[in-house]
Amino acid sequence: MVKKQDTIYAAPLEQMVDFSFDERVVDVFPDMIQRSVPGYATLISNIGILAAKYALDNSRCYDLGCSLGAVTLSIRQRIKKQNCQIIAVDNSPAMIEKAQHILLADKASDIEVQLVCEDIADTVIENASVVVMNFTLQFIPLAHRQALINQIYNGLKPGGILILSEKLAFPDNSINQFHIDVHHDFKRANGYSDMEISQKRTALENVLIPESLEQHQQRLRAAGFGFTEKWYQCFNFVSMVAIK
Ligand SMILES: C[S@@+](CC[C@H](N)C(=O)[O-])C[C@H]1O[C@@H](n2cnc3c(N)ncnc32)[C@H](O)[C@@H]1O
Ligand SMILES: O=C(O)C(=O)C[C@]1(C(=O)O)C=C[C@H](O)C=C1
Repeated sequence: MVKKQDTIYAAPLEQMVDFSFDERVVDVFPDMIQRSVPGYATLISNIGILAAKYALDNSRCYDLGCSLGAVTLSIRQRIKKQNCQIIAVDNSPAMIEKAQHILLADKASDIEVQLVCEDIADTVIENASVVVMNFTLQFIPLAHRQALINQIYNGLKPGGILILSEKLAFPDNSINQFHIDVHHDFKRANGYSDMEISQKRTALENVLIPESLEQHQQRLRAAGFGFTEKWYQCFNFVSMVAIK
């Protein structure tokens, strides 16, 4: 796939609007996420490996907030189970439409993928062995997060896995600032200007609400998960697993 360059925040914007996963973002999304999330490609390929370890015959794998289906493609390539189905959900119609084209072109496996355009709060999770939220929970209002994690826990089979990747906030101010600064250095090294970094930060302010690792772990334990572990971190981007 040819990656169109993200220049959305390159020119000064007269009026700042909240970030949304609209057509303009969809158009440049692979370039945007790769240049914005440290370790994105590593995360995607290792989520496939984790999914392959926990996927069960006759079960479902969910990719919640699937965007263009990068996680779905990685899981689809790796899992070797009988009668396993992938449900990929996103509430951005533009994302789902483009994901449909990408998935149709994927001949890596014959595992069935169901692409669904809906709010993940409305997704019925059942008979699940694997659930992935790769940088999605951070966009859900804080007050709705526990209910969603509870829904996922209830829909997982015993031994099933939730893979949860998030941008973190840190309770200690100087540690928090350290991570923000190095993340911005990462973006600069990937060709984003100070203006792009600053304008996107403002656009994300009311939309992406990061929490601390402790808050995530507490929520996972409150839902009932007995085993939780951080398996990946680069700067303020982490990925956790929780096993039922
Ligand atoms: C940072 S992107 C996820 C990246 C993707 N998982 C990947 O690995 O490439 C967040 C996605 O979550 C979706 N999203 C945000 N809130 C949602 C909700 N309430 N229901 C469904 N999808 C949601 C957005 O439309 C966006 O595509
Ligand atoms: O650009 C940032 O600062 C991000 O936080 C990256 C991030 C995310 O973590 O979800 C935010 C929005 C999308 O562009 C993709 C990635």
